[in-house]
Amino acid sequence: MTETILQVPYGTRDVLPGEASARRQMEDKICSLFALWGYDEVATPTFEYLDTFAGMGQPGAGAFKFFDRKDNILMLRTDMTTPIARMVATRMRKDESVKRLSYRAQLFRYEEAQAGRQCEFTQCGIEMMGAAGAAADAEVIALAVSTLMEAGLKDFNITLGHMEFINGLIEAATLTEEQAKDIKHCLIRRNAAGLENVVEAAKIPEQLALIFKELLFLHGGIALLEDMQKRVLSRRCWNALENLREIYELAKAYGVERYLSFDLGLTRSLDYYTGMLFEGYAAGMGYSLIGGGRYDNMMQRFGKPCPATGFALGIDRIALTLERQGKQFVEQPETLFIAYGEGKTAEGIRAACALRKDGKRVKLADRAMTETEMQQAVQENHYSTWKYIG
Ligand SMILES: N[C@@H](Cc1c[nH]c[nH+]1)C(=O)O
Repeated sequence: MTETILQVPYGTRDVLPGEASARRQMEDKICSLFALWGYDEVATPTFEYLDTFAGMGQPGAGAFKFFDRKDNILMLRTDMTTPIARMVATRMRKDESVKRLSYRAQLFRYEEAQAGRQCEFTQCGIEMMGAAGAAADAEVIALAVSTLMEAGLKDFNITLGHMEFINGLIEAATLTEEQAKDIKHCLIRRNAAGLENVVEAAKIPEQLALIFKELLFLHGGIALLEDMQKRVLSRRCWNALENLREIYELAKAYGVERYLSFDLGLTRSLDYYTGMLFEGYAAGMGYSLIGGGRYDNMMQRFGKPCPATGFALGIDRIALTLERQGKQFVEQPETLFIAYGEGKTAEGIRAACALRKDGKRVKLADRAMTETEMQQAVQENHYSTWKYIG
């Protein structure tokens, strides 16, 4: 026997009975919530041409790539936002209305696997395409909060940032493309020392340099936006802060503001964001459970320029968080066990069929058995109810 025959590939895992159905139920609840908010479910292929993902700075080294018979390079999708943008720009090209779309999908990224980060993972998410204003972003954020609540999480926080704030600072400091890239890299890795080095080397005017150095620590409530509006001189940065304020005001109408705070140094490793962006964290968990934002430039790559905003949440991470927060994340459904004695197999089958028709979950014995054997099976399998046809 070869060594790998009994193993699953690196970064993947089996989901066993109980957990698989509990996950499915959670996904169903989340998808029903998306439907309630007017989002229509869509599906795209599990793999795409590499070209579809290229050019957005993705997929980088993280994609599983392979060839078709014509030597085209394909890749397992690393993200759902890009395929949905492709789909809308091609299959829904003529439709100018605002689109609200939702999905649940398996995604694949070559990652250093650890708890909550696997190479194959499940996302549920939504994309709103064709809406440019703060109201669309507020809806997306409010739905993100509702989704985390629907999933059963209580103690969580959503941090909001804005790409235009960061890009505005970079523009005001007249940084080279390379320097801008280095700064964003440090922000993604939350590397304050590295950021300071880049800023020192770039010879940025003092007042601006100070904001860059503070960027990773600019956390706070709504007052932070007002403070920063007084400090920044760039119109672009000021507008970004104003946009965040507007989104926050609308989020209040949804009653979700207590879950929101600001992190003006927030960036995401997906580099298509152009406006507000956000991540959601639960207490004690070191990674984001949900993330998203505005990406107004993506659709134009597919020939149909249009503003867009959305988010996705990681089902595996949510499941792990619930488990760590002490919630039982394994479903144990009520099951009726039907056993039958010698010569009573057909009767057993008929009884099981009738009960299933009434919506009962029934496990039927796989052979005739004595009552004592049935008692043993009941104990071993923890059946809550049983019936013997003797
Ligand atoms: N696709 C992003 C989430 C997102 C959806 N829309 C915008 N952003 C992710 O995988 O994190």
